[in-house]
Parts: sequence; C-alpha cells; structure tokens
Amino acid sequence: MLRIAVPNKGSLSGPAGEMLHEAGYQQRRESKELRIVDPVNDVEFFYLRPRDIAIYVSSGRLDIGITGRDLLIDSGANAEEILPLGFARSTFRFATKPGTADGIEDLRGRTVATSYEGIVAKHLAEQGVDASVVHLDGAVETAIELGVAEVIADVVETGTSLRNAGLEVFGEPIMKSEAIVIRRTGADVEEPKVQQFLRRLQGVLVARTYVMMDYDCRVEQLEKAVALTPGLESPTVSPLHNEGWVAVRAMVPSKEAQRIMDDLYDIGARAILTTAIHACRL
Ligand SMILES: Nc1ncnc2c1ncn2[C@@H]1O[C@H](COP(=O)(O)OP(=O)(O)OP(=O)(O)O)[C@@H](O)[C@H]1O
Ligand SMILES: O=P(O)(O)OC[C@H]1O[C@H](OP(=O)(O)OP(=O)(O)O)[C@H](O)[C@@H]1O
Ligand SMILES: [Mg+2]
Repeated sequence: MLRIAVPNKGSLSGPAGEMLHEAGYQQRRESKELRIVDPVNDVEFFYLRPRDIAIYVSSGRLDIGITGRDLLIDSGANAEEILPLGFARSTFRFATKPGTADGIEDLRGRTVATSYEGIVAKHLAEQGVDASVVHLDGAVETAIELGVAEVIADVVETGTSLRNAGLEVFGEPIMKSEAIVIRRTGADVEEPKVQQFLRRLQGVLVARTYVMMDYDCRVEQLEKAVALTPGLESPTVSPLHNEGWVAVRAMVPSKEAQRIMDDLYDIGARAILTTAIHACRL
C-alpha cells in the first residue's frame, strides 16, 4: 500500500485535497482525521503539518509527500521534488521599510526575521553576506514595527500582507515556490505504484490546462486549421457526410481556446465547440 503525506492545514491543504479527489482518491471527510485508508486504490493518506512532511518522507516511513518547494528546501531533509503541481505559487523575498535597503549587500550586520530560517541562512551563506537571522513562527511582517528585526524574509503572493504592513520587497527573489510531490532522495521513482500515482496527478494537471476542441472545416482549409490545433500527438480528422468537409478534434490549451476559436472561424471553420476534459492519461 502506497503511503502518502498530505498537508493538514494552511494554503496547501485545501488544493491538495481537491487535486487528490479529482485524481479519484478518497479523501478525509473531517479536518480532524489524521489518516485514512483508500482500499480501492491501495493507498493510505496521512494528514500532517506541511512543515513536517519532508521529514517524514526523508525517513522512508512514507513513500510520497505533497508539500511546498520552499518548505522542502527550508527543512534540509533528504527528499527531492518529483512533480510540480502548479498551485500555492509564491515567491520568497526580502522586504523592509521603503528606502532603507536596495540589495542583499545592505543586509550586512542587520537582523532578518523569518519563519524560513533554513532558506535564509543558505541564501546568505551563498551570497557571502553576514547577517543575523531570528526565527518567528508567522506574521513576520510585524517584526520590523516592533523592533525585533530590520528586515524580513517571507512568502509573497499578492503582496497584500507587505503593503498592509507598509513594507516593500527589495533585491532579487530568493526563490519561486509551488506545491510539489516529493520522494526520499535516491528512492526508486520508477516503482509501478509511484508511477501510477504520478500519472493520475499528471492527468489532473492536463485536464485542468487543456480543453477538447471540435470543429468542421472544408478539406481545402484543413492544413491551416490543423496548424492552429496541432493537438498533443496529432488531431483526429473524420469525414463528414457532406462531401468536401471534415470534422477535426484536438486538445488545445484552455487559456488559448478563445483566440484559437476566432482564428478557426476566420479561416472558415464552423460548429466550433470546446468541452472540458474531466480526466486523462497521456
Ligand atoms: N498566501 C500564499 N499564497 C500562496 N502560497 C502560500 C501563501 N502562504 C503560504 N503559502 C505556501 O504555503 C506553504 C506553507 O504552508 P503553511 O501551512 O506552513 O503556511 P500557511 O499556508 O501560511 O498557513 P498558516 O500560516 O495559516 O499555518 C508554503 O509552501 C508557502 O509557499
Ligand atoms: O502576498 P500575500 O498575498 O499577502 O500572501 C503572503 C502572506 O501569506 C502568508 O501569511 P499567512 O496569512 O499564512 O500568515 P502567517 O504569516 O502567520 O503565516 C505568508 O506568510 C505571507 O505573509
Ligand atoms: Mg502562513
């Protein structure tokens, strides 16, 4: 039975549960449940604190985990990213009062407050900057106002939290993060059960980013139409009852669907339909 760690709280928890549900796995019904067995899919889910997931996976007691890239790096645990999942996207940045720092050099001799001490210490060492780091559990934006630090390093998504605290980012982003699937470093990723789990999640990612497009067009326009909708392998082309016409079916990226429909219409395609994909295996 595959044993999988899933975030039990915070920004990763809801979207991770939704993705697993879309991939056909049973999920917990109550937020207090700590573990559930999904006998049909031969999987057991453990609901753990996001920060602890890399540690459990690196111990080898759990086969796979879903966590944030920033949390994995911060933990320093012996685990590696095997699939990015595209949600809980954020950057990790330094911030301070406007006009008090321009770049990482300005951190020399100063104090940085953060909940991600591992990431900050590693980054400062790589850049050869000597600064002190103070660990706080959260709400680090307040640390400057209260004089605990001169600079903070934190997760930034929309920037609202920083703006509300009257702070501004400076320097290059330290890292970009998103939810990821992790496995113990060196463990066999080719294991059939692991591969099946990854294929299911990849299927959800594809179903979320592509739509199916169907349309009719004249045979003379087919090459132009197919250039607009090349599909993943190649589009399906079937004859219509009306001679000289064909029906075409191809997957297209959902973000581009409206533009492609306009372009197809302009070259004479008609009855252009898009439908959602609920699941897939590529
Ligand atoms: N506002 C946000 N937008 C996107 N991702 C975020 C945001 N806040 C935190 N994350 C991501 O969530 C993960 C941290 O999860 P964690 O549960 O520790 O903190 P949280 O989501 O801030 O929850 P809380 O602080 O309420 O416990 C990291 O990967 C981080 O990048
Ligand atoms: O750029 P934004 O869209 O504002 O998002 C980023 C904020 O979200 C998270 O905070 P959270 O609300 O989880 O509080 P915390 O600092 O206590 O973790 C994170 O720590 C940032 O403070
Ligand atoms: Mg938080």
